[in-house]
Amino acid sequence: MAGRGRWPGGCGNGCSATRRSAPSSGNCGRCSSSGSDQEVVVSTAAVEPALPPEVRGLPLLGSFLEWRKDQHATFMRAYREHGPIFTIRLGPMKGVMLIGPEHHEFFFREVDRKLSVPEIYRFTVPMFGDLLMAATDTERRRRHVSMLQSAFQGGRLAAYTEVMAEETERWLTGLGRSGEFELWDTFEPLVMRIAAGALLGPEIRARIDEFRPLLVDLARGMEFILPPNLPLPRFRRRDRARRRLGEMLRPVLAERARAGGYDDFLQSLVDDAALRAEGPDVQVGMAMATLFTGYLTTAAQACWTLVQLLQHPAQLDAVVAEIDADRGGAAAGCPHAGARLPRLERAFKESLRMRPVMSHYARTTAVEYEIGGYRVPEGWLTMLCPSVAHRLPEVFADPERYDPDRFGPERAEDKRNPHALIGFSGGFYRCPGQAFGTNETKVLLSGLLARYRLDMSVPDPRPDVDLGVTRPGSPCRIRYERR
Ligand code: HEM
Repeated sequence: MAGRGRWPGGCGNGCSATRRSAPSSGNCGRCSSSGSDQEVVVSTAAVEPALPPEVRGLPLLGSFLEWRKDQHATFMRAYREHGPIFTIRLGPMKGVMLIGPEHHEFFFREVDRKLSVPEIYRFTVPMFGDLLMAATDTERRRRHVSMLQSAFQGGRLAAYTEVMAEETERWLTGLGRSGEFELWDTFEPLVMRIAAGALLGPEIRARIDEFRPLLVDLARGMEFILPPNLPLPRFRRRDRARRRLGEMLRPVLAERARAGGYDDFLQSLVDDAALRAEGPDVQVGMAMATLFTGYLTTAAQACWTLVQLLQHPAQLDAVVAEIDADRGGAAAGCPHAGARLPRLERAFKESLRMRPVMSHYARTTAVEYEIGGYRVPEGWLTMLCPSVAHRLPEVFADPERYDPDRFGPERAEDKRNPHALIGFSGGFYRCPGQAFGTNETKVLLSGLLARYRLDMSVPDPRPDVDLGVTRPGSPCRIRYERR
């Protein structure tokens, strides 16, 4: 494959070694040639590996503008030109991209060792505080993450699924016999209502009309490059939103601590002794961070799942037939919905493969390391790109083809390598809401498809990345008619 183990051209004296530190004699340090007819003596000094080949880009900006326009195309082109390990600059950030399951394994294994997490998540501190992935103390960060992982386990998913079904049903009831809706503008608030109702409970769900615009202001204040305290209107709105969300949640947390009586995500934040000792601001931040991360990703992935099904009528028919046979099951809020509707789940996985909502995952390189014959310096980013890795033909057969059956029991292409499908990331910092997001998409889409015949106003909606996730952009109107 292009780029694998390639070394740069050497000193120009016919030597193929890398020229890192220029020796005083004017040659590359691996040979003693001065370009004359002198005898060549090969030095025994160890030669450091080269840096990974670099994607050509603009001065200072690198590939940033191209990436903003089409993230997947930028990384795919770089992969085709340079192979599975390449250097890329995205504005002020420079790093190495690693493509393929064996590199994913390295990335997940080396987190909190050679690779470091909190620097990358620093942008979340003005939104939620110094906590979770952004917490600089490793023990505290891992404790927060473990707490989240356990808050989604156990029998809770069944109760969450009931909320998903109730909210979906309420939405469907208002749709009438026929009509049309804008996909993102409809799924985004619906997914927010589900997340608020299931995770934060009835107190916040009842105030969703106040709650939602505040979370949107937080999202719009997300900033990766500018200093977060500049006097910009959107930063002021972000800070005000954070304050008001705190004012909304703190009395609910206090009442929950006093009276208890719930078994949901918010209650697990209240009941966790170590978190309680950190104070209500940390509990509020954890609640907001989880809801925020979970609702945008799920809304975007559910949109792609529907879009791709509508683009592939044969697969859609098979999924609808499965839903019809299961009526009264998942669509009605059956607690076992997660284990049912395998065809719909495969369609979800195929969208996770072809249309992962996160463009890349990044960590800071804490300790210089070598990989594939290259050297990655301390301070660089180390990144994975799911959308490119999910299109390697040696991992997924005929990868450009939409083919949910690749996840069926006979082929199980995602099971051949534990790090093949990474739409929910992996390792210790994998997504804690995987089962929740998968179930939610299934409940929402099965309810909709059980009741309506659908078609889409555009054949292929263009991706939009304005909210930090890749989602089908507007316009993408869905016309519906009662079946
Ligand atoms: C289809 C839906 C979803 C997708 C595709 C998704 C994807 C991801 C990915 C890729 C990461 C890791 C990012 C990284 O490694 O840097 C992540 C982290 C996270 N996700 Fe999800 N997610 C989804 C749904 C959810 C839901 C429903 C929740 C919660 C209700 C949630 C909560 C989180 C949180 C809190 C993190 C940060 C993890 C941590 O702090 O350890 N996600 N998600």
